Amino acid sequence: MSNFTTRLKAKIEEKKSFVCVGLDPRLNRIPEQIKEEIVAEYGKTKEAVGKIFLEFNQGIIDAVADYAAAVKPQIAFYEQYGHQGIKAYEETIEYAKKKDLLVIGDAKRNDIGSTAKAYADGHLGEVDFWEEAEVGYGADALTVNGYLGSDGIDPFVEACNQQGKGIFVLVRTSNPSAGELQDLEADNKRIYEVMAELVNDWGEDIKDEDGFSAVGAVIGATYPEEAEELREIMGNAYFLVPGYGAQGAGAKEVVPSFKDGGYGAIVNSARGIIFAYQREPWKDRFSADEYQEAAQAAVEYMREDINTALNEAGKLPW
Ligand SMILES: O=C(O)c1cc(=O)[nH]c(=O)n1[C@@H]1O[C@H](COP(=O)(O)O)[C@@H](O)[C@H]1O
Repeated sequence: MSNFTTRLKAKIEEKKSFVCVGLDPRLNRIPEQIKEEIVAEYGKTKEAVGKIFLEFNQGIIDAVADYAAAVKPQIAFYEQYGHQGIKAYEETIEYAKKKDLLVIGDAKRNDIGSTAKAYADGHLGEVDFWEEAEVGYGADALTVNGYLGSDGIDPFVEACNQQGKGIFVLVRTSNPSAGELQDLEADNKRIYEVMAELVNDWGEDIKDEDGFSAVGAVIGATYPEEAEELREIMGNAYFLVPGYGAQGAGAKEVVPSFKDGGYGAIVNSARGIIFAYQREPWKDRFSADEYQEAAQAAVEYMREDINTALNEAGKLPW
């Protein structure tokens, strides 16, 4: 199987899009017409929630597939509903792959090495199945927490190597409190800079033909100055950049995460796209029945917004 970054770049080129759509369903924001039909059949049960999530996600995937390179389901929204939610997570990944999208599983996993291996096998690789091995969730890439150090990361890097997968290590997160720990200094370096250097080390032996490593970094769009500095430190890492849209960042803020020749970053937005029908400026144009059209308008806008900003910065690769 080809490298994850080779596939990601090809997908970005094919769709002319650096957009990743976050599939983070919330029951109280899903259009009533989807819920009513399913509740009529399954009642107000967790089974119904799983089916509602899947149907909503399929609608979103159909609407955005031509305009996005990847989707990123965040597992927290699913696992809170137990196995019925997890089933929806699994089936969402399957459907997105069928629709030719790359899937970044957002689970921010890690643990001691031996346990991390179970996470890596389950999310990216193959799980022990008597004499056989069976593919787990089957995501193309996974978000991981690097806080446990190298032995916790090794199993994920192994999965990248053997299965052509990718990981995105949390380096500079998008949230308001990110700096509480990440800005602390050790040996005259900030913690996020130390993490960036570890990302380089972990990805050293797993690069594609353009030098991009399968070990990428999560860099919040809400911290463009840090992104610029981190782009310098991690010349070979792909950045997963959340924070566009609902968290307040715009296209200008994501530009520093890209390399000069373009590429090197993929930008995520969840609420701004999947719930566009409830948000400015789309909510006056689209009803709840038209949530797919609203998502499509929002993703098309985001794609153009980022491409325009990259073009102005001389970083659009086509
Ligand atoms: O790893 C992530 O994806 C992530 C890291 C980070 O620093 N900030 C961040 O917002 N995320 C995720 O990105 C998504 C952002 O969603 P919206 O704010 O709705 O666009 C959520 O799934 C978050 O869990």
